[in-house]
Amino acid sequence: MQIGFLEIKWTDILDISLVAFLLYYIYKLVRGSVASRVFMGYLLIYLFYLIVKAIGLELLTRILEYFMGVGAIALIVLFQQEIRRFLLMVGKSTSLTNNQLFSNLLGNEISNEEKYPIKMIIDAAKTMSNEFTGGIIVIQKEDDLDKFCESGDAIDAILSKKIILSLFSQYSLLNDGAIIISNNRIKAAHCILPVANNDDLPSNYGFRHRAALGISEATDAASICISEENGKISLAIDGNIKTVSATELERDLKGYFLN
Ligand SMILES: Nc1ncnc2c1ncn2[C@@H]1O[C@H](COP(=O)(O)OP(=O)(O)OP(=O)(O)O)[C@@H](O)[C@H]1O
Repeated sequence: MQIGFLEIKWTDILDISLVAFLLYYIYKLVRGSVASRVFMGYLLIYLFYLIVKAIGLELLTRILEYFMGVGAIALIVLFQQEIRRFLLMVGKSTSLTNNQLFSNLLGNEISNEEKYPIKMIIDAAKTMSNEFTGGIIVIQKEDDLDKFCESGDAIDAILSKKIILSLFSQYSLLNDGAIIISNNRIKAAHCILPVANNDDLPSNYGFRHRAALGISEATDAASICISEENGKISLAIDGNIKTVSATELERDLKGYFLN
């Protein structure tokens, strides 16, 4: 295709579309975090570098080239969580074990409804919310959460609403921290989660909410946070946390685990 003096091949269109797609996903991953400002800063320096290079300021071009070379390594360190989430997202969409056909072939016949007893968890969260009982319920998806289970006390009990409520009751010795649910079992309680250091969170989000967000940033687990202060339920998935009603909680959890 010829537009004026420009000759455009189909590979150019593919190239531009893929870069736009990639930039969109990078934006989605870093949106709202401190990393987004770092990303914008780096992008601006890169644009400045292109201008300086086009004008022909050699010394400044060299300095900026050197700065960006070192900056690229610094970016990998700064963006390690975002890079991890991006790779996870790519891995998730191509994961053979997520495919029903392969799951059956591998003899893994447990259905998602059995693996993720969402209704029971929502019932427990609703009761906790009504009684202003604070807590974090982490639901494991694909990622290994052993490291976080080990920070607490091993339970390994069949999941039930009563056990969740007992663990978070004010008389329980394990009511501090999070419980971790995996494969229809409560794996551990009293667990310490990584705390998110996102600047843009609402002021009423304290450490409990930051811990719920932190685990969703570090892994693909979903975490439900029930506020002791106001009884509100928040849900953190893929590094985003929001306050939800019971209906929204059910819709989002089903969408994330059952579809
Ligand atoms: N890193 C962590 N991992 C797991 N749980 C944590 C962590 N940090 C704090 N918590 C839990 O959060 C509780 C403190 O909650 P805090 O009041 O600071 O948070 P909040 O988000 O304001 O919650 P709430 O709305 O319930 O008051 C602690 O008692 C503990 O149970």
